[in-house]
Amino acid sequence: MAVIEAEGLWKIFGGDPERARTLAKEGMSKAEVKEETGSVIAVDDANFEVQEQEIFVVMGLSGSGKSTLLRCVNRLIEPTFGKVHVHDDEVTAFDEDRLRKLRRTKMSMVFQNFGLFPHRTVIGNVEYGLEVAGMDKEKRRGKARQSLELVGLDGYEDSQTSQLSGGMQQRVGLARALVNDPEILLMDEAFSALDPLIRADMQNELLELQEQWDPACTILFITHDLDEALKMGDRIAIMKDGRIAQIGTPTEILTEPADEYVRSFVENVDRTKIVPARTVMRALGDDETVAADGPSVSPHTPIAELLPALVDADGPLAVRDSGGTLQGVVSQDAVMEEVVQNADGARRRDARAGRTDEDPEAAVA
Ligand SMILES: Nc1ncnc2c1ncn2[C@@H]1O[C@H](COP(=O)(O)OP(=O)(O)OP(=O)(O)O)[C@@H](O)[C@H]1O
Repeated sequence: MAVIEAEGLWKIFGGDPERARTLAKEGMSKAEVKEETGSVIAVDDANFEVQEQEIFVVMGLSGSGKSTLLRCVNRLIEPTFGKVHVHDDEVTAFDEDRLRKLRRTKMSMVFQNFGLFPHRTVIGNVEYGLEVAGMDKEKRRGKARQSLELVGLDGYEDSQTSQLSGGMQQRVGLARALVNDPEILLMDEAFSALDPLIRADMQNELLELQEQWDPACTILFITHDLDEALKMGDRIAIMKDGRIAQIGTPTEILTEPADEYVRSFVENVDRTKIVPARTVMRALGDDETVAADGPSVSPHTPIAELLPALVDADGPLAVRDSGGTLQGVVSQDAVMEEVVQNADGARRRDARAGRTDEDPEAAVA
């Protein structure tokens, strides 16, 4: 069942929204509509569903409408047209009270620039929402400590947030978002400001957290970075000029781009470095076994990194989550198929660019 559903969602800033929508529906571009009406179409008829416990990524270039779309879901920005449902509730019909309750209890948000109070300690930041909601001190401190532990910040309760590194500040932001056990996490470029190594750590930790949470959060994750989208997303929506160009799994986006725009985005991706083990994983067969102490990989390990482990594993390779539970196995065949498909893709790209293996000119060029 869908946790979030957006139906015919539009956000049009300024000018004459009714007319802007009509013109956009008639096929006018965003720039032409702005010229004609003075309206900026930030979100253009978005329709999507986010399933329970899914990480749904919205990816697009700067200005494509990602942040506006995310903020229309919790109505930090008021949609101009359309509906948002969370389960059976129509959020777009909520009054202020219900909206506040939704944001406090069900839906948390993590921002790119952390949004922390500099004069509060780490724990003071994390417990803030609970304090405002009137929870007594002992209880909220307990919950804040648990949340800090979850993001690996136990021991930092009394530090000043301004003294922490960017990565640690973002952990505080995440702990604050998780403190009230939200069902839904909205993450707006949450890792984009971090150094690449810290960023990769945070991505891995979020994926692990998502595995271990019980019940896991449903996550709407915004990024402008394709690699991050492919790594994090169960499904990805690609946005261009306010419109969703395609929604699909990472594999679908890579192998069946819906149009030239998506194709141009994914063209140069080395999919073996991005597509994770879980996409080629299968269930263990009735007549197969894997040793409990044998080699194993995480469901998030990119396919290219499976090859050495597969050589060691004398048969199918175990895929275990961070708690050690067997999720499935990958076999050499499945991995080789991916590698071959990737090589085929590269060959097609080269052919389009006028280079082929058979072309002697190209060989010496
Ligand atoms: N308050 C506003 N008034 C007018 N136009 C706006 C406003 N907020 C956003 N826009 C416009 O709406 C479009 C979408 O902006 P949005 O910030 O959602 O894009 P984005 O994909 O999140 O980009 P970025 O990653 O740069 O934030 C852009 O054309 C932007 O200029």
